[in-house]
Amino acid sequence: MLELRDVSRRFGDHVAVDQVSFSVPDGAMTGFVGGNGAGKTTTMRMIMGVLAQHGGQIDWQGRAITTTDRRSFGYMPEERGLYPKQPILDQLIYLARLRGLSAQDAASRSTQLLERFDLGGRTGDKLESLSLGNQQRVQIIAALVADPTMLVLDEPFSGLDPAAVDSMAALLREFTGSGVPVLFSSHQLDLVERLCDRLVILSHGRVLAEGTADDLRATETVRHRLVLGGDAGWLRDARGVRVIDIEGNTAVLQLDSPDQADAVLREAMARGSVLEFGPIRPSLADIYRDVTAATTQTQQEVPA
Ligand SMILES: Nc1ncnc2c1ncn2[C@@H]1O[C@H](COP(=O)(O)OP(=O)(O)OP(=O)(O)O)[C@@H](O)[C@H]1O
Repeated sequence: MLELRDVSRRFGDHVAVDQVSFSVPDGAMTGFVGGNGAGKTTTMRMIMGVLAQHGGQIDWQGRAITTTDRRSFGYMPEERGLYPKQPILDQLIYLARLRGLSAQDAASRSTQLLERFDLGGRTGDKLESLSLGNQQRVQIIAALVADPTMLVLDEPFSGLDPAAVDSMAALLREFTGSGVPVLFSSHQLDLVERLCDRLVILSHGRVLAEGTADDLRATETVRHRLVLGGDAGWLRDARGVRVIDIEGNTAVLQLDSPDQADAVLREAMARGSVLEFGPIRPSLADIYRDVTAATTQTQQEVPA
């Protein structure tokens, strides 16, 4: 397990990462989400030791992380690492050898991964001659090629088509299946929701929430959708009900208490037909919006 405790980083007067604490457990895919400039790349660079920390502690398997530990990690940096003008197979073999694989293992592992991602016919091609999506596949393969003990991937799925996302996700699952912790950043919340076991939400350099999507869902206020046979406008005056949205016969409601659901349903049925009534399962995008909106509001409320 990788664990960050109160990790901070400044650039001049600007605090880019502010006492960030979270963990990436063994065998789990952890999604790292946050808006532009939230501090994801800076945090990943500190995990990899590319940037120095200005505070806090990073532990790997229960003790302070070392350079040797970091060398065993697979890292896909934001700036990508491969040379545009070099043949792709040569680069992968070189990286795998650098990370301790024998010449034979480096060649067979690299070839195998390229074949798996439909690049078996392009092994001698320069990276720059590939489409952007295919270049992205090679960049991810470079992070995976040498049996990493942990994966740190900065936006690995951006620019991949849906089929490539699925095959890359399946490959990452093989790593988590054998106990490797995976941390990846993404702006694609639907993808994070589909692929991740856990997530960490970062905003303005701070962790706003951490846990499984269900953990985070449990902290959300439950909303209900009510679809009536007739107009839903009367709900605006109903007691114990906050109307989030009404359109014609459909309303999204926040109830003051769970008991209120029975009362609302009874009144709706007394007024006419009820086509649908039930709690709404918030998507990760809903949770993200609510968590970040709550913080923005708090920050605005704090006097300067
Ligand atoms: N080398 C640097 N010098 C000065 N400021 C920096 C540097 N690197 C990052 N920052 C600042 O630190 C903050 C966090 O940036 P970072 O790149 O970590 O965010 P991010 O969450 O990865 O954003 P994005 O999703 O846009 O890639 C930003 O305000 C950024 O401008």
